[in-house]
Amino acid sequence: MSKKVLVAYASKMGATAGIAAAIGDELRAHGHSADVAEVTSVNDVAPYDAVVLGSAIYVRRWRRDAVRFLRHNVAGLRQRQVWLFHSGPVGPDKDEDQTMPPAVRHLARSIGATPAVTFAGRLEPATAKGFLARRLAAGKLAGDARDWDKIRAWSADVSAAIEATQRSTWHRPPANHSRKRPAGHFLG
Ligand SMILES: Cc1cc2nc3c(=O)[nH]c(=O)nc-3n(C[C@H](O)[C@H](O)[C@H](O)COP(=O)(O)O)c2cc1C
Repeated sequence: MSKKVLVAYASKMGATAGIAAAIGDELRAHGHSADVAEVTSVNDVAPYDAVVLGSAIYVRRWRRDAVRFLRHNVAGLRQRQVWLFHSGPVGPDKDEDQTMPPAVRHLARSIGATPAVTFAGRLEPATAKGFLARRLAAGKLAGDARDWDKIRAWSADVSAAIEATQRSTWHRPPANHSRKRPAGHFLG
């Protein structure tokens, strides 16, 4: 059965926005109705059966707007299926799963959402914003590492779960969460 899905995202340089658009396309291809919107433009999750939320990662953190969105909508999100993703790793670490920042992990648990899936990101001179980003985009991290097959496959899984009206759940007990360090390039 067709469901109404919100794909909300927080992006600084456009890469996560592109991933959100691809997720929206895939959900529509599976017969759902999907609104793709920047988190700051979403006032209410009430019209939606399910929510996909994604943020870019900067220095191991989610974008502030995405965290704020989670915090402000805990009650509404608790009642719906919620799927999280974050986008970041580029260069040699592009396939490294990134851990959820503690604040996001805490909020995800209170909502009952599965841990965020990691999608590789993009860092290119043409889209880089800010001195540091431009500098990093001129080095070995440069490139568009977004894996569209992985993004589409994940979206298809989300679509199937939404169709089955299956609520996402937190799989891992907090004590067992991965302590793996994220891409070291950004941490000095
Ligand atoms: C200053 C800076 C810090 C970053 N920190 C991280 C990080 O901690 N972890 C990570 O996986 N990616 C990190 N990245 C890579 C970005 O997350 C990646 O470029 C992402 O695709 C940007 O998304 P956006 O275009 O939606 O803003 C960093 C990039 C910059 C420029």
